[in-house]
Amino acid sequence: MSEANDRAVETVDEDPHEGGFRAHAAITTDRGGPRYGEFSEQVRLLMDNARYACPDDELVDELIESLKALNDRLADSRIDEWHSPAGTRIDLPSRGNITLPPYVVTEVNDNGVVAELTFRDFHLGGNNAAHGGHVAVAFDDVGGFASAVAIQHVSRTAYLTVQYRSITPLNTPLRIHAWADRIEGRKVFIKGTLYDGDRLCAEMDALFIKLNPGQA
Ligand SMILES: CCCCCCCCCCCCCC(=O)SCCNC(=O)CCNC(=O)[C@H](O)C(C)(C)COP(=O)(O)OP(=O)(O)OC[C@H]1O[C@@H](n2cnc3c(N)ncnc32)[C@H](O)[C@@H]1OP(=O)(O)O
Repeated sequence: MSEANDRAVETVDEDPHEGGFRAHAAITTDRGGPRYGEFSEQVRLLMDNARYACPDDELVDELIESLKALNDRLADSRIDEWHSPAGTRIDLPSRGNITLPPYVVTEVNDNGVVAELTFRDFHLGGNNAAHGGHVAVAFDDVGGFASAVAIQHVSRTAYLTVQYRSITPLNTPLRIHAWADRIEGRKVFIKGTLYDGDRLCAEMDALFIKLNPGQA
């Protein structure tokens, strides 16, 4: 870790943490500036290319130096999770969070949350198909979103099971849907589906628990 990375542990705390995902964390469309989406896309492209690259020794040396310089520049602008654009930019795919498979929400209503989601090269599991763990990540986030919509509050995943019904392709727009099947007290039972056209790729069955005030 560089000096800049060490400095990044400092946090901004004018917004005291009351537990959970900090329900009042500011969502934004301008943090990181108008080109933040392009920046995220370049990061994803970097991961895509890294996943498939077979660089020779000379190129590896060159890339390490370039990436070190880039990381030093980036680390200088690190901030705490509540104020970083990644995860709060609601105008960008997956709220600007580059660790999630990019998805764009197309419907939010009483039937839950529907989004168009595309697994990228860097989500490769094998033989041009998405890694099952990434499918679960997608369900967890869209499922958490559907839970938030259903109870208008933050919740955490207690369990999440995925039935992998058929291969999930990369670089193909898929339809992901998550909805609250039933709510019992703090328990929000979420179901979900992932389709490639008419073909069912995977199904989710999950339980989210509404967090109590102050609960982490
Ligand atoms: C426009 C912008 C929109 C933004 C949208 C943002 C979306 C973001 C989306 C991000 C999404 C990302 C989301 C993530 O990735 S969240 C990260 C992954 N999840 C975790 O780390 C959670 C870890 N676990 C815990 O913190 C606790 O165990 C929780 C909070 C889950 C419950 O501990 P708590 O002490 O609070 O509750 P309780 O133990 O009294 O249980 C309460 C009830 O629940 C029942 N129970 C509990 N566990 C299980 C189980 N495993 N199976 C079956 N039942 C279970 C239990 O029997 C009881 O039932 P009953 O006796 O009352 O009947």
